[in-house]
Amino acid sequence: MNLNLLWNRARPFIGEIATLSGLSLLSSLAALAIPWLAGNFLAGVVGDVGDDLYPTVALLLTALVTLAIINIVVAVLSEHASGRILAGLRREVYAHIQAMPLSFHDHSRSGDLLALMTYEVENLSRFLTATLANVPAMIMTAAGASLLLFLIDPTIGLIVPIIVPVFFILARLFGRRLRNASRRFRKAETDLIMLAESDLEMISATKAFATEDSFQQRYGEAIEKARVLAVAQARLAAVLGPALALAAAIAAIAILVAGNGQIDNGGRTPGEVFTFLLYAALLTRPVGGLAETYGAFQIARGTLARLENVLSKPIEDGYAGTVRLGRAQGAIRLENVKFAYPGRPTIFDGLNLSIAPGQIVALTGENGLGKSTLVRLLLRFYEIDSGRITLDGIDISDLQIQDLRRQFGYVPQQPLLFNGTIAQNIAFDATDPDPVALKRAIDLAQASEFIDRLPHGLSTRVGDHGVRLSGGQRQRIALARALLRDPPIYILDEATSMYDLDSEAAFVEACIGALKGRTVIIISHRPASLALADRVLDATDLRLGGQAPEPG
Ligand SMILES: Nc1ncnc2c1ncn2[C@@H]1O[C@H](COP(=O)(O)OP(=O)(O)OP(=O)(O)O)[C@@H](O)[C@H]1O
Repeated sequence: MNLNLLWNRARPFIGEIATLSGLSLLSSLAALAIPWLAGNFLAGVVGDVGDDLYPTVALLLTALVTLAIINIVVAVLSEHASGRILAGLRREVYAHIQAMPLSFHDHSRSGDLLALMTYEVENLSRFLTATLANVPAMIMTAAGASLLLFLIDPTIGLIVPIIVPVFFILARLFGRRLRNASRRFRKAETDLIMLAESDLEMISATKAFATEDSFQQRYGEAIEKARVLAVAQARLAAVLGPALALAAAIAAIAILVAGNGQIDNGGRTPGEVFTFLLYAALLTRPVGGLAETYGAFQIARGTLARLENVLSKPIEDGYAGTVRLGRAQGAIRLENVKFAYPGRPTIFDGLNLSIAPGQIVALTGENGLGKSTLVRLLLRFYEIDSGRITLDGIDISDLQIQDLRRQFGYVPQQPLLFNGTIAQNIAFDATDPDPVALKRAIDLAQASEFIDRLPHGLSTRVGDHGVRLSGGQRQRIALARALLRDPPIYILDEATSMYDLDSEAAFVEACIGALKGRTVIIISHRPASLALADRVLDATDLRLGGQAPEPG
């Protein structure tokens, strides 16, 4: 049940929550004292009782000031508590999403995850703040006002049995509809985020193909859909609270009419009836407020369910791998490996391959044969269906997964750059890399010439996905990133496919020394890169099963 999810995250803050509840209790006591004091005051004013008015006024003012102070403290404290619960939740969701396997990310919508991590979690925060601050006070005020009304006059206490069933009927009636409306609205909002994200990425294609109008129309339709659904949700949420407050107010009026009859026949003083009125009014507010909170809870439940759905999905089990590895020698073996992407045809059906430490192996072959898939399996991005992959004789499924991945300098087909400087993109997570190592990596990747020509050199910002660089320059940055780490194994997946021929030749020349003693897998079709290899494998052979040809 998703309330557990919230409770587990709230538990570390139990002290703050208890303080809040205590203060809420005080605030509701102050609120409950006010009608009684005001009734006495009025009785004094209209001359029901001949007492001195000053003590009552002093008490009334004290209660009002206390109430104001407590409400301010509660509002600030609840913001602190819910903010910290939320920050924890955000960190947890972020870490969990990062630790999920790539197969999860292949099938999830990034817009969905983004929406969950941003505006949905924020809505949840607002709900938490309102709930922590107000619900205990609302319940206590409603219960206290009902009890006091009942004590003053049991007939007036009848307001409670009238309101409670109305509350439940309305809540049931609205709850499910509100939840459905909120689900539809949220999906429309997520679609809007995803569409904006993908349209922004496609902007140059949009301009090149002059499709701005149709993209704007499509986005406009999505906006309209979200707007209509937002109104539908808001309408339901807007009706619930006031409808209940109205029901409670009508009940209060009925009681006042009855009270008025009692004044007429001398059973009640106007001061007492005034107190009734204030208690009845006091009762309508928390009842309406509770109904609104119930509505907000229905919306928050949807977010909680989606959070739970993500947080309950298993992370890659390799993070818990117990076998640790320092620096590997770089011996790789695949034994009878079978693999297919879920729901797709088999790619490897009994693949055997061994690569000795320090060997440079090139993989060639047609598109779609599984060359990139093979290296993704070495990095354990996907789990093999059967067989075994070992590194230095250790089954990679036993290795702590980050220890495994740190052995590789992986340059993927599409260089992945982020919107930062060239230096940050090369260093990646290594803060302040050794300048000598950095220069060496840049020189090897044949990147120094173009970097030197940039206006800010290494501090030049590259734009989203490195959009301000050429394709070949992006590849050089990605290659320098891998070379900086100087790992025992390199995987270069079409890493120089966009290099001009001279630069590629220079890279190959430079690599002969630099890659000595490193195990290297090069996926390439280009003769210059293939010339580096001790051994060239055709991917067609790997798919057949059996032993891939050993070096001659
Ligand atoms: N994440 C994925 N989910 C499902 N199928 C995939 C996934 N990635 C690749 N494939 C499929 O697996 C097959 C092998 O893809 P892979 O990228 O390994 O080929 P490749 O030999 O590297 O091709 P290329 O030379 O074009 O880079 C292709 O048919 C592709 O459609």
